[in-house]
Amino acid sequence: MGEPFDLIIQGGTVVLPERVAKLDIGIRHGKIAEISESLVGTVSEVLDATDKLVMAGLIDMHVHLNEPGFGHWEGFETGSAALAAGGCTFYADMPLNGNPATVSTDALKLKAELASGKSAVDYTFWGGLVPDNLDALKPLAEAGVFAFKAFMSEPGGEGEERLRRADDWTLYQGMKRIAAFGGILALHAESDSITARLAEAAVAEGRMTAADFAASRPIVAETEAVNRALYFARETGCALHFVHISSSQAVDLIDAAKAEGLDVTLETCPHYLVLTETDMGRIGPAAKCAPPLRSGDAQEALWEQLSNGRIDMITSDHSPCPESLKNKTGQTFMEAWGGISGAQNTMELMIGEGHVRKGIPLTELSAMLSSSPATRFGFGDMKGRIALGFDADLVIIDPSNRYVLNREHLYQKHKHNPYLGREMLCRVVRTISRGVTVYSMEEGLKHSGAGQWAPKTTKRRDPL
Ligand SMILES: NC(=O)NC(NC(N)=O)C(=O)[O-]
Ligand SMILES: [Zn+2]
Ligand SMILES: [Zn+2]
Repeated sequence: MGEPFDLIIQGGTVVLPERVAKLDIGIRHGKIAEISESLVGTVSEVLDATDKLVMAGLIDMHVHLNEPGFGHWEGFETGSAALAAGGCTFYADMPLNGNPATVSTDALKLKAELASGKSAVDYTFWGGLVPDNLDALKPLAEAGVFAFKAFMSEPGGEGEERLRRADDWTLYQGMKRIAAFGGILALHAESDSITARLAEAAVAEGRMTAADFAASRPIVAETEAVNRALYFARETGCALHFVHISSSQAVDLIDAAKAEGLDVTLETCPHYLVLTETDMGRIGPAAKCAPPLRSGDAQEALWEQLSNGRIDMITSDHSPCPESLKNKTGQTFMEAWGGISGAQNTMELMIGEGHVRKGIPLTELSAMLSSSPATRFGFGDMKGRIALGFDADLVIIDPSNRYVLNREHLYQKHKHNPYLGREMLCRVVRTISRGVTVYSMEEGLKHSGAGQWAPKTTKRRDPL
């Protein structure tokens, strides 16, 4: 008889990287110790997962938890609680909208101190590329930032030390520097020139509705910015990652660049796949984000790209704010804060709409939700898949539990969200972080604060 297990998850439908099968998973010291059709052995706890899906926990590489400075918008404790309740076991915090933004090692240190002991699950930090911090990039990478992010359009936000837009010079020089130490630069790719001029004209003419907002950030603003960034990547050899891609046209450009041999990846978000421009008008500012939600046809084209394997990963882009910034009396759609507070909904939306409704294989969805982001960003030896020796970071989903989302379900600080009132087609019933249950549907959040800043385990050039 071998060493006892701490936990056996029994009889679940387990989503492995290559196949889905009814299996038992044995967990020991926070790691996946055995996977087999029928596990026997001494064990402290057995969890019955019959008729449930057992998947690698969501790896959400795009969330804004806003500390330091804007903890009243969202913080590590509440933000990570929402993530955990949605099946996420590892996340990457963006360099904005905290104040200071994560653009220096001092700011990183401050952020890390604030996160320590507060997060329900493991995490890591993005650094920012801004006009005046070229010399800080390498020190940031050495201090543990796993990759960098720059905005090609105005990020908005408040505070003197908020993140600033990167002009072309900064992008070009930043990519040279980042390429030199083998880093990755992520881009919010929308043309500032196009979006700023269109927004200015709309405001001047009093065109302030959701449809006007969408028209002020057209797909061409995205494709132009993607093209320009790819051009600099060719010149500099810098690896790129495009965040929240909203259009099939942008996916095509990035796909062509991959075929050409550029080291580039992209993500999209559930909101571009399950909500449209029309929903944005119906729901109001809770559904406002940049790039904006698109037409039904554009959305279908994005699903098509996803089915064809052209979407590398899915992220929430949880970009929270107090409700007052969404629905202040007299405030127009155009003036409301842009950002969707979807931290908790990624897994249920993608499994529900992608698998239950559209029949996309669970192995493919799991790659986009977990293994690809882990691999791309250097965590792929430890996280993101159900395999021997990996962290026991797991989510258990009940595919027959449909429910209507309401405010009481949400763990985030401010309970607004474009999915309230929507029927979810499956439900996260348990989230396990390094072998310990951090959330269960019956008991809610447990063991808050045990999440750790996880180090990279591989170099970034691992192929997806
Ligand atoms: N300042 C932000 O948080 N912006 C975010 N907001 C969105 N996507 O609407 C983002 O990621 O660009
Ligand atoms: Zn963005
Ligand atoms: Zn974002």
